[in-house]
Amino acid sequence: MNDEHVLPMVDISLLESADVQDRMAVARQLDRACRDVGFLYIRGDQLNPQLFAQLVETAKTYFAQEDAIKLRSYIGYSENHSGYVPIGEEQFGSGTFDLKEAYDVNYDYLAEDGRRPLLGPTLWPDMPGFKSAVQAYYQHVRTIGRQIFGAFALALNLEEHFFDAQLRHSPSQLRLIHYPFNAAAQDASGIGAHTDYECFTLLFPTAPGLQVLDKNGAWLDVPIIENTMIMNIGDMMEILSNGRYLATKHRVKRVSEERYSFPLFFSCDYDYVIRPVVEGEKPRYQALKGGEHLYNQTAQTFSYLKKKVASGEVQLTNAVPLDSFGMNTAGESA
Ligand SMILES: O=C(O)CCC(=O)C(=O)O
Ligand SMILES: [Fe+2]
Repeated sequence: MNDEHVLPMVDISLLESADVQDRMAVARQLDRACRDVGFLYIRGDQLNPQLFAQLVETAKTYFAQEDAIKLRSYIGYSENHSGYVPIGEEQFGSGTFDLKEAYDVNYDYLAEDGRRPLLGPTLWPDMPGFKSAVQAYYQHVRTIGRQIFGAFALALNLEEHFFDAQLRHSPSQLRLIHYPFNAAAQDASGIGAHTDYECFTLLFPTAPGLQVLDKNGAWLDVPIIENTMIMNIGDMMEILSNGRYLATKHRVKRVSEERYSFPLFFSCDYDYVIRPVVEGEKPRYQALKGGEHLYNQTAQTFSYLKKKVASGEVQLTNAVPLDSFGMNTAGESA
């Protein structure tokens, strides 16, 4: 742990080294950070700041458009849960909603065979430059995500390419999120406390606002550090690692300035069954099908999907409550 920052900082540059000892050294640091906190900063020579800047400009231009234009690409019209998410669409628990709007992009799967509820052609908005900027960022960060999967394999004493066969068309989602600033808003949360559902998340925010629940149940502000990403463990890596790494709860409180953030949630292939993969340990988690878990959790929060479930158009199998993973710590409502 690096004492200069509130979260550990791991430099992943050497994941591109040809020497496995170098890659192993990064894997050890990653392992340590994920066991201690489950949230960390990532930096590395691989990160291309130009693609990050281009994504911010694209998001600003997109969200500045009128609602009627944005709603033409409403997520409820898509085949694979992609598109524009207006304020109020996502609802947690007792009817509360987050003060944010988003554009969700999924793996743009064009083949006819093998489509799943979260795997199909992405719904793109009719805005010049949007698709190319977003795809360039997606491919870039996806490449970094694959390197990190390799490091997790090493950290868990698996063959380095263990996850490769499960990452062919994974429905890893990129969200472009806009948190508008409203000085008059009382205490509207930007995004309520939750764990992410996938293996891990790489987040790029433009302003502070993110808070992480620490082991004592206190909310920790996560400052922005230039040219770094924030990484966290999700439900599926908690299972794969048999609880060695825990999905850490986080939230965004009412923002004090306009904010954009871009999480890319790394999942494995839709049909891959997620179960503890660590050798020689008694499994502490039940297996679940990755894509099914993602869809089930999504269908419990998006109002267009909730309506489909209520009308019987969509049936969920093996759904678990939203708060099934991560630490159960007192003081969460603080
Ligand atoms: O905007 C952020 O900083 C966090 C977003 C987040 O946690 C999420 O979308 O799951
Ligand atoms: Fe999250």
